[in-house]
Amino acid sequence: MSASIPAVSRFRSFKDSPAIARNPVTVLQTYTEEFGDTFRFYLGGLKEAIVTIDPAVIQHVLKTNAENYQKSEIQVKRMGHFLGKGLLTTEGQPWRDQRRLIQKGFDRKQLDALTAIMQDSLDASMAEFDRRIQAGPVDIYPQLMEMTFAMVARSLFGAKLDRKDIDLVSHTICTVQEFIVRQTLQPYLNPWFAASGELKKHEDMRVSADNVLLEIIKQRRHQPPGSDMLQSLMDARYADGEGMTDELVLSESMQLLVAGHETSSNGLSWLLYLMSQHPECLARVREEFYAVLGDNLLTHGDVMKFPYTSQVIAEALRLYPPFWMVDRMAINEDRIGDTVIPAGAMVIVYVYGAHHAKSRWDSPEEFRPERMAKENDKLRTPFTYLPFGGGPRICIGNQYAMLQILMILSTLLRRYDFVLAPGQDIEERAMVILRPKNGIRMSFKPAAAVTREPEPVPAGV
Ligand code: HEM
Repeated sequence: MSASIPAVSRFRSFKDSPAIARNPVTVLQTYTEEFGDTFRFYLGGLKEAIVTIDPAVIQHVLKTNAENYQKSEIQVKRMGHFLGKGLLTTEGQPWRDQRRLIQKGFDRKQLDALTAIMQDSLDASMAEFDRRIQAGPVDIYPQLMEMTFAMVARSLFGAKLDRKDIDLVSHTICTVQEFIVRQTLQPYLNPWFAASGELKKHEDMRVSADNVLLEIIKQRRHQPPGSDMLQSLMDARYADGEGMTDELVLSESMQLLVAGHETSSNGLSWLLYLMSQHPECLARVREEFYAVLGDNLLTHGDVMKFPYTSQVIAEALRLYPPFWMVDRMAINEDRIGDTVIPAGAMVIVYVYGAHHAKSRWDSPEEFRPERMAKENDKLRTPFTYLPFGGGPRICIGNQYAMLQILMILSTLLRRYDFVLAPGQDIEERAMVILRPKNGIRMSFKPAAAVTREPEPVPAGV
């Protein structure tokens, strides 16, 4: 491996591996402080990985020479086994063709059309949420995950998608994803997974979920067109005029569900947590929603009308980036200044580290939405802030995610006030996504009681 990059010894990497399994971010932060912006360490004491928060290296890997860097083994091999070929698991020309086709599902016209479906889904979820919060504090993480999953699923397959089908697909994705993480972190168990029937059990689950969605796709071929993403996937054409097969539409939809199901909910959970700790910020965001929307629902056309709220969301995604890292594998040896990346090297773009770097951010641990004001964008070094990744494989769902976050936030804030339930340890745990380790429990009560309380009558009147 490259001698130009400082290394954490194999012994220390091995010694730290239980701590890394518990929460990689804590250990990687220490390494970054000790070894600098780019360093090497050994995953589980075995597999060498290059970790970087250096914006020049990140830009080179994700953008300038992106052709030389493939997605990692976990995405291509393990996820590919369960999810088939699709945007997350393909490379080169097949990926470019698919990206062009799927992009249409996220263009402005399509997002305008999706707003109604998203709102219907949100209304149904809010009715359920309303019922649950009556019983006392709730962990917002699973609540928001249910809300955002139903929204993405209905955006894909239409407003009429059955609750029971949504639950089946959601349960399958969560279970299979956890299994993939176990396969990756404990590769020595793979022969046992195969022999014990664990692997087959998860494959069967996937087949059941596939069959439900495939049936919907097949039926749609004979039905009037819908305004959902499924329609746009089915209508999209390659250069030769052909469209996607039903099976490809299925695996692309499944991959969109996987990529979109835990990300916005995660961002929203941390956002609500931060606002519960900063009441002045919460009040300002709520004021902005009332000023722009009054009591109206938010549509896609409104997304740009919330400058302060957008800063708050951006700052929450800086402190708690759902994708805390993005990994790649170098195809050929590469050089970025003095840094040599050997062929076959695993490169971890350490997004969390970049977002918390003292050399790039003033008081990086502090929540300061103002730093995300538009005028500061130009002053920031490129590739120091990358919650949605960067380069050609930048998140395809980022506009959708912003719409979804704003819709849910505007509804929640105008309906409720909320406080963090006492006696909790709010901790982050970096798995595939940066989750709240012990959840985030909050109590909700109608906002009217807080924001529209009558002014106290002055004494003597
Ligand atoms: C706050 C919410 C979200 C965040 C922070 C986020 C973040 C990211 C990041 C960092 C990547 C790049 C991964 C890489 O380069 O390896 C990515 C890719 C992707 N995201 Fe998102 N995402 C979010 C929401 C969504 C949603 C809602 C969807 C779909 C409905 C989605 C679909 C995708 C897809 C399909 C890719 C792969 C793109 C490709 O390889 O061409 N994301 N996302």
